[in-house]
Amino acid sequence: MPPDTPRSDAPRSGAPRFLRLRAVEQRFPGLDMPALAIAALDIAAGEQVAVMGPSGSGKTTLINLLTGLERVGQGSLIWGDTDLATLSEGARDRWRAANVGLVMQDFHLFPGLSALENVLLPQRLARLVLPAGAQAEAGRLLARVGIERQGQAIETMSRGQMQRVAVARALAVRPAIIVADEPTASLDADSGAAVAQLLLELAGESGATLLVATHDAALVARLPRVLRLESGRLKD
Ligand SMILES: Nc1ncnc2c1ncn2[C@@H]1O[C@H](COP(=O)(O)OP(=O)(O)OP(=O)(O)O)[C@@H](O)[C@H]1O
Repeated sequence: MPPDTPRSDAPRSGAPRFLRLRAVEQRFPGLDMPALAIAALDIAAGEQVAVMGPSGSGKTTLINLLTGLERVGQGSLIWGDTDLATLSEGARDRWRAANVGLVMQDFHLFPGLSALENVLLPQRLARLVLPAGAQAEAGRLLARVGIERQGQAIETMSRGQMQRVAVARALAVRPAIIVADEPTASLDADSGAAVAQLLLELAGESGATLLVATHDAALVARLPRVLRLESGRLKD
């Protein structure tokens, strides 16, 4: 087979199979200690990992580095063959758009748009023309997360429905990495359990690597690996 022939088992989006983080240190002005200091962390493709820790322990800082939202201050953070520490902000944005599905505590949906348009919005912003099949795929994903009225304005939906739309949006580009920051924190117990179930199922079905920062004990109990942060350091 010629070296550049696509293989059926090739990862999607050109794609990270593996996270390798070495000697990462993140400092902020006014803090004596680094907000994050991780000597080594490896995550295999397809792993499902919880990130826990008390307030101020560095969870958001870690997520911001892992998703390229912030530049790595010191050390290396390599997804597949991409070292985020070496990329410009624009290159990190492009890498994130192609590789990461994000689910945030407060949804980050756009009022005035329908559920379907919210799922399609990142792709509309990334390209002038939607890729063929994007609309059908968005509709399929919304049905999969249990959203039937796909033309409904997002601001009229319940919080549980909004988070399910956000999960569908995160999955729409078939990301190799799904990162969720407190995805169940602003939901009631039943909606939270439904969103947790969908995240785990959909990540499992697509083979994506899933990282979830959460205080939700029920969600943590369902994730095979748990990272515990304390004062910016990983505990064994
Ligand atoms: N931009 C910043 N400038 C200065 N200090 C910061 C900045 N961002 C984070 N910090 C500090 O870094 C430490 C880690 O913060 P981080 O937000 O990562 O914690 P966290 O575990 O996500 O907390 P929480 O659960 O409360 O969201 C805290 O001491 C915080 O005050």
